Amino acid sequence: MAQSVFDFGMIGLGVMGRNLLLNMADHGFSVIGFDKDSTKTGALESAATAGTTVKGVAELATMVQLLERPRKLMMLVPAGKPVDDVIESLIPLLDKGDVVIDGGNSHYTDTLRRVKYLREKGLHFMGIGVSGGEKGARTGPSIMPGGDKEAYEKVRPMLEAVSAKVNGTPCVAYLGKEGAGHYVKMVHNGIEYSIMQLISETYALLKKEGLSNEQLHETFKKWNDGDLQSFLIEITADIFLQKDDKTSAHLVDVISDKAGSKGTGKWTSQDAMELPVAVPVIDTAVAMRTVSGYKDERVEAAKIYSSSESAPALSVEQIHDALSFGILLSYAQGLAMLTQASKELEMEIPLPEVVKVWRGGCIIRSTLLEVFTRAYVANPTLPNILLSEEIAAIVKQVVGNTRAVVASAAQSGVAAAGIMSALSYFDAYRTARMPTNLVQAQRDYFGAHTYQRIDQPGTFHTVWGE
Ligand SMILES: NC(=O)C1=CN([C@@H]2O[C@H](COP(=O)(O)OP(=O)(O)OC[C@H]3O[C@@H](n4cnc5c(N)ncnc54)[C@H](OP(=O)(O)O)[C@@H]3O)[C@@H](O)[C@H]2O)C=CC1
Ligand SMILES: O=C(CO)[C@H](O)[C@H](O)COP(=O)(O)O
Repeated sequence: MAQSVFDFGMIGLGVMGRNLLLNMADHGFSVIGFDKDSTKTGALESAATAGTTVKGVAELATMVQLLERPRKLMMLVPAGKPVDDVIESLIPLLDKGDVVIDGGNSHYTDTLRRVKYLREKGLHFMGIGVSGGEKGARTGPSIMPGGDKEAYEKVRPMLEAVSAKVNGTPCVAYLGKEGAGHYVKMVHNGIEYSIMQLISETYALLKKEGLSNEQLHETFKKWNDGDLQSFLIEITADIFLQKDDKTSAHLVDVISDKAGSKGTGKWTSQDAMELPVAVPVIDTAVAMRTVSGYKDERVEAAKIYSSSESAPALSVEQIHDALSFGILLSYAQGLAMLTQASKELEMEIPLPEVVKVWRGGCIIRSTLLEVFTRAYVANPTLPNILLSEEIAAIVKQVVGNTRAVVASAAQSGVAAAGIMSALSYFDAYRTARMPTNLVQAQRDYFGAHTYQRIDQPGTFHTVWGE
């Protein structure tokens, strides 16, 4: 249907842009999309739900002309140079007061730069994290907006309409200043990497106990009906049943073990080091994807170090508990990072809102988010969710079996670096006096770096060994 003005414009009609735009149309907004690939603009209208107002155009200027003022438009193009290219092509076409949104996985420092650049030109720029993949974008993603509050109010009705809902509450909320939206999305992805790594370790441990793909499906399905209920556990259960249409084998068994990545997990680790804040389970997940790429070396090393170490058998329940523990620690580290970053980078990220927004639509949605929501409602400045009584009660229930799993994995030579890292972090975090007094002594010994004492204030240096 032809119409003179459209409510919202989308640049980039790939997996996310196309689906989010069609979702907007399904909610009664008139939408228009542009992509540099004309086959995608052509396909947009035919993919729309009957009766909705959707238009695809082959020229960016045409799209901009057809938008209601102040214009509201989003780009969902690959992060990096494509975002800058789109911004440069938009600037001469826009008017002061228009709202430009980057909904992709951009690095938050790029977003900070762009906010400043476009503010100088009288344009509102927002970095918004969107999670949920293809299906989530089409039916209800989790949306993490940050930056210009005035601009947020202009697009808020639209974002609330298209987002996932949990008990009627939209999974979108203003999450802080400047680059906060992309920061929260980056940490979301760090947690996503971490949970995926832990699930893959669990898969290795269950396989070692002899579970078939059908039994793995049943196990994850059962877990998803219990306290581990979450999107990633749910899709993992499905994956074990999927057959390969080329060989009729289980598809998971014919997929290469080299895992790819687009960088957001690495950014989380890098930024955590900068702050600094400790997120070792996320670091481990990033490192394990890198190790997965050493295929040829691993094949060689497997020949050199092949062994048949044995360890006591593990029960499915023990492995379940180790996964629960690891997942809790992944959220604990990611949320502690957001808490710290919010202060250090002055982003004013509301943690209670973050966990509410993550309850639905996103890749890391899980029933645990309800528990975290209660923890932050009780104490919005909680530095680490491990200090919440309700969470401590869960941790105490599963840590014993986690120790058994770590011991068995170490004895039998199954790589379970994520679970091991979670346990070591936990043991350090719950240690009132760590052995790092020795590190201080060593630093002072070789570098005169000084140290503090436990019995009196001040800074000290010793001429060691004399
Ligand atoms: N896929 C996912 O599950 C998720 C992705 N994201 C993020 O969303 C963003 C988009 O991802 P996704 O939709 O998967 O990517 P796709 O590659 O599927 O789509 C991107 C689209 O943008 C087009 N494009 C690139 N440059 C321009 C330009 N200058 N002008 C107009 N169109 C352009 C591309 O065209 P062409 O192909 O011709 O280059 C392509 O059609 C990324 O930042 C991604 O990290 C976020 C959450 C989930
Ligand atoms: O943002 C996402 C989900 O939340 C994307 O799917 C993301 O690109 C996945 O990251 P990677 O490709 O590095 O595994």
